[in-house]
Amino acid sequence: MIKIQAVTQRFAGSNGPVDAVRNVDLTINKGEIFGIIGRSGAGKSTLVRTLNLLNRPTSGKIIVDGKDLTALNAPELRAARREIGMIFQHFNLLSSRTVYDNIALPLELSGLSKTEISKKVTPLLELVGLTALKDRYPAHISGGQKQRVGIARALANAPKVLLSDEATSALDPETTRSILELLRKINQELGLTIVLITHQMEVIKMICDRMAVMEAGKVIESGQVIDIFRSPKHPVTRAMIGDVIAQDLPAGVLQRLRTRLARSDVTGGTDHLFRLAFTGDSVDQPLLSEVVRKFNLDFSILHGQIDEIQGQAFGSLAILANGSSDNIAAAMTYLSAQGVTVEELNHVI
Ligand SMILES: Nc1ncnc2c1ncn2[C@@H]1O[C@H](COP(=O)(O)OP(=O)(O)OP(=O)(O)O)[C@@H](O)[C@H]1O
Repeated sequence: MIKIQAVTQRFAGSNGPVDAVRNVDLTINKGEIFGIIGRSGAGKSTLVRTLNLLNRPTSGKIIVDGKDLTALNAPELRAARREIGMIFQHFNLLSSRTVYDNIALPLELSGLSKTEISKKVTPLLELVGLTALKDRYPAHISGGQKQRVGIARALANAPKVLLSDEATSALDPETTRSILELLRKINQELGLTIVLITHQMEVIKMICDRMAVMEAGKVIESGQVIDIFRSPKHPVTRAMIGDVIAQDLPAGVLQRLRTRLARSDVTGGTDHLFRLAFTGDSVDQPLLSEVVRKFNLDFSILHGQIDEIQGQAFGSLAILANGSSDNIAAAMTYLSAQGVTVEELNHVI
């Protein structure tokens, strides 16, 4: 559906040229939700804006539905852009227009009559759950409702692709969840391909099928979300997955842990913080009690969850293991051999 081929985006920065995106190759399949994650400044926004040529790449090709956008003339590009909707972190609604009129705007710009516009806007209002609020102005609706307007407006021209630039970053966790559920529903009901960028692993985990991780303008890792969560390869990816756990630990626990780990450095490191990821059969096995007995260890479970990622059971535990270094190492080797992904996490605390 979308092929990003050797795309580089160079900007003229104040201290010389900046390559915000460096030689990126990615393929995004029809009908999937593809997440691009990276820390601030990694180049995510720049890359996603090349997909509709809001940024024209310095070199490389953007192929959407078989058409190379970089080779189109202005009218062809306008037509191609109608197939690509976009939503933004700060919604970008017009404050002087009602909910209805904001959604109608792209259709007015396409020259449709009032009746034709109404035929399209009415079901969109229904789809995003805003029928009752259609005459309100943006100042009188919540952030989540504003994003629903943004989504309906992006869908007005019945695009094939939806680009989402940090669409949930300004929203609280519960509203984020409801917007992500709406995106999943749209993806399934309309068969829309969605490319979303985010700095939150939680967002990727909740709705993406495949993902790419960016750092310093490059894609450093990409693949199925479940595979990357099971065994992240790049240190940046590992740290970002570790961050999800660190952020979920209550502040008091985190503080005590930091003090304790700092002290154990001095006392020879008998405490080790690990992230254990269980998938498939390992989710159902009593592996933890087995290693505690076998290797004479103490485990404190600090955080844990069993989720489903792409329909597969996935368990993740943060544990503090206490015991002799040799026994801890042997226990972790044993767990790895049973299909558990083991990662030491002391560095993210
Ligand atoms: N128009 C521009 N001119 C010059 N430099 C730019 C421009 N746009 C982005 N950059 C630089 O390119 C790099 C990547 O920025 P980008 O906004 O794509 O990152 P990001 O991963 O989306 O980060 P964030 O989540 O903070 O927006 C940064 O160093 C940024 O300063």
